[in-house]
Amino acid sequence: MSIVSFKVSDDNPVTEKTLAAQLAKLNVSLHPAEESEFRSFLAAAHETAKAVEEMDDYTPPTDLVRFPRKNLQAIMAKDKLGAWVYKFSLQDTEENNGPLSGISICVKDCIGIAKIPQIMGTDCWEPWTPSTDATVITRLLKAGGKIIGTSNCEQLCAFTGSHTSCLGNVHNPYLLGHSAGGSSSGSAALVASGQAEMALGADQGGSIRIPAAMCGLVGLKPTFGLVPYTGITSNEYTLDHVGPMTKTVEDNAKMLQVLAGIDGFDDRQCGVPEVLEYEFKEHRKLKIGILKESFENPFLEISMKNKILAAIERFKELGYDIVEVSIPMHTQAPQLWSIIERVSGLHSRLGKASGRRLYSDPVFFKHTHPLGDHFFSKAPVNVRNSIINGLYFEENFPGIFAKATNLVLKLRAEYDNALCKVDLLIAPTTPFAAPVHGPREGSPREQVSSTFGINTNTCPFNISGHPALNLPIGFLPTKDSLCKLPVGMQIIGKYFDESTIYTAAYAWEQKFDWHLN
Ligand SMILES: NC(=O)c1ccccc1
Repeated sequence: MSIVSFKVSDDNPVTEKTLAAQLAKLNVSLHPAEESEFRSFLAAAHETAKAVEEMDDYTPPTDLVRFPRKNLQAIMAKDKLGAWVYKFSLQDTEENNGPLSGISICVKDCIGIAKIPQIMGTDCWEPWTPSTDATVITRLLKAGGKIIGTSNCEQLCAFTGSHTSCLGNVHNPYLLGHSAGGSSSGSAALVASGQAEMALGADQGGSIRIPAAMCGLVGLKPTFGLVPYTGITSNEYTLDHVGPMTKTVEDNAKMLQVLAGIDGFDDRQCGVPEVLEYEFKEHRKLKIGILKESFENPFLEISMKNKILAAIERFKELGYDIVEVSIPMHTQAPQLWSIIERVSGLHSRLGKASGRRLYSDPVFFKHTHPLGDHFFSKAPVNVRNSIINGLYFEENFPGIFAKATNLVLKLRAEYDNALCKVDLLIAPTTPFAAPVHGPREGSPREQVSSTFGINTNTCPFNISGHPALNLPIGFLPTKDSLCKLPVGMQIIGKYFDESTIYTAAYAWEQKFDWHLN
């Protein structure tokens, strides 16, 4: 047994009552004759925990000399889109002619930047301030990028609309009062409105691709693990992805080139190739598969369907082959995603996610847990519902998480098989263009109904892990037809084959100006 020492300090708080309290949680008991020694084991365990708490933490290296925070002025900014959190200017102090030299970048407000308070769209707890930079921040700075601020995001990164941040609604730059898409809502609005040249987003169910689609951006959810999640607040370990949001395909590839690769701190990166080069200008003739089931999605509006099918047709003008590919299991993927997002996501929300070899900040856990009614009463409808569902799944369906995870492996194999026959798959990103913001007041259903069905074609690739990119393809008129809003298509590739996605996206983008479509 792993008792390190039975020596306990004078202030050791473990009593018979402490032991009894642990047993009561499971509604179990010990034989009375065993209690005294179990109490002494628990007292020793307390000393072990205290010893670990007193050790210095081991964190990703954050270079505060080369990228100093001493004189960093971070100012809370309020613009008419509601897209900023803090504005500041952080860049390399050494001469830097890197690939992103001088490029302005905003960062979703769940991505750690040392000394910059992280709000993550929530007032469920006070803002928390990381002491380290996420790996992606260090990489952008080393590449010469100029980080100009953090961008507002949906509360706890958990919504596909853009009306749940405690800082206010994020408006679509093409039409105020309409959603920018979520949860990387501010990142999309800032790039689309020209206030930043590039953005980082994060995506657990569509949160890069959906706002990219609704704001007319190129947004990539990279292959699972390709870009380290180190230093970014996790929603759920196997759904977490971070990636670039840009105006053009070329910029997207440029940014990914800087972000990708193993950092040694994230167990999600197993299998990431050592050499990563994002090619996209070659003129290969590709074979494109229209993912049949994604176009039979009951939420998909007919105008969106026709718009995307017409955009795919245009690949023929590039000499590409187009075929239809059926993957029946695609329709079950959102159900599998829901189990994983709610069961494993619950443990993450409760601060109990464990069993992974990766960095997370104990200061954050101390700051935000345990979750109580002060949290629950302020959390938005979707977050409260997800917690209730997760508890219910776990209690009433033992093994459901294991089964969903097994089926995710099958799902991945089905997409992999299809991607042996075609180079790329194409699906709608969203089923309709940006809706009007939902209300913050009103019944729970009223608050969330504008987003029903939005992520049904994006979340499958969070569980499967395949890279998926939104490419803007044109506009659709709003319901009153007085305005038009951007729409996009989703291009899905083989694991770690972002290059082929970029090749097709770049060829399409260069041949057809989506702004005119
Ligand atoms: N963060 C996400 O991508 C997300 C999307 C939809 C629902 C919940 C989370």
